Amino acid sequence: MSITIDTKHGVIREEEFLGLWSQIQDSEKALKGKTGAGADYLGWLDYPVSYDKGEFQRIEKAASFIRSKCEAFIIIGIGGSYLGSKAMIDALSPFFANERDEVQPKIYFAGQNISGKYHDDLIRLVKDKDVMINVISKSGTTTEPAIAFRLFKNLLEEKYGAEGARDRIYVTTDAKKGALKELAMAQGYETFVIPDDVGGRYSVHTAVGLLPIAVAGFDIKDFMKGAKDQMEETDGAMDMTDPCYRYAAARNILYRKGKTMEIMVNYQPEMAMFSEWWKQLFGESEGKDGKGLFPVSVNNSTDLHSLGQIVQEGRRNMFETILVFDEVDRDTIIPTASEDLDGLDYIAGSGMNHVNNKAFLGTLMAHVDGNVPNLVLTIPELSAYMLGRLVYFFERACGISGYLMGVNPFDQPGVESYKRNMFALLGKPGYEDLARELEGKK
Ligand SMILES: O=P(O)(O)OC[C@H]1O[C@](O)(CO)[C@@H](O)[C@@H]1O
Repeated sequence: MSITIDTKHGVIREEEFLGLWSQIQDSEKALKGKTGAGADYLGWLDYPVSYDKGEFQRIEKAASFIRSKCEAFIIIGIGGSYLGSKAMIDALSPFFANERDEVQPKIYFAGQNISGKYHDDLIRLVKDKDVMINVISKSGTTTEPAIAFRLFKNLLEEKYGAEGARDRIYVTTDAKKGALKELAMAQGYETFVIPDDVGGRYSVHTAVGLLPIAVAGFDIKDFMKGAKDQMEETDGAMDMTDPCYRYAAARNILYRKGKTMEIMVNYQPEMAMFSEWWKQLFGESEGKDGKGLFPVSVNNSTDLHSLGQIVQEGRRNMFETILVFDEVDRDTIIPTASEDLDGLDYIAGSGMNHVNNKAFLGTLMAHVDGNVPNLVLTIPELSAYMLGRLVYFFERACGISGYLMGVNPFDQPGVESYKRNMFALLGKPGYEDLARELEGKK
């Protein structure tokens, strides 16, 4: 049950992979020995075994309590504090989950944008339901989730009073410091920890991902087991045949040859948010010091009808990484038609998954012919276990790849620039000088 990689359409010679072997080993040494850049943020590396088992049990207990009581569960967070759980829940849930009677509780996300309309609509939708919230923020001060938390805390306090609200608010934040931690301690909210040495985008296996995934009804033990197995597999890797090493190497080889964009491709719509999580992981980790592959994504075959043209014939600065699942849950058979007006009878009786697979193969061959190298990652099945593996696979590959690229894959200093400007424009105390400077630029 391992993830495999096929690089034969990557237009990379085996010597090129072998040429990177010693750099891969150096990167691994730096990760494991904590001697590389950003070494204070390597808590995710052995988290699948070192995690707090007591807290894990508390998460399971809280999740089953929430599942037994709550109708609308609101997950408040942004970036690494929401993308991973949203990605896992979307990937594992049936489509249209919130419209299905058997899905309980309904899951909603808030604070991942600053849209007044979004939040007004969400509050109207859930206000008469039994609501609980999980606010997730490592810093505790990120503007978007902080605004959303105010809104939902007020809603809960109005509905249930301060006492009742207390039992409906779960906080995932730093163990000791931050505004959210202080508030949680003052109010007596149940809290879960984002470890100091785990950055947001590497935190899906911590309480950040675990509580929401468990509330959605998925097996977080399997999810952790997948991560552990992937970690052990990569730990035991001896050469460039290891899929994680090979992926990290391939993207660096292609980058060094002038490919500046990596497109994550899926043919399963439930994986769309997984690509969003992957984009943050690689974008924040590698996009610095004037370097980095720009991570983008397409959801096929949908996007073949919008972006297919530019991938096929646009500027040749991109390569694709395709996620393929060996086993896909359920299928729909294409019916025969009394008159074959649409000319589809030649595939009548086939499953749609069969057509999807041919779309994947046909596209791969067309894009490779169009000089877009393709890497194919095959995942045996779409399950909590395999997603646990896949998340760890990309995290580990990202750490290695960042070191190969010569950047610190564990910081994100560039994200602060927009925040400073926004605060100055909003008139936040302490930003007066910057506000004056920005006035001149308007
Ligand atoms: O969990 P926090 O501290 O609210 O941060 C949310 C996100 O914001 C960032 O810090 C960027 O602003 C991301 O790195 C992080 O995932």
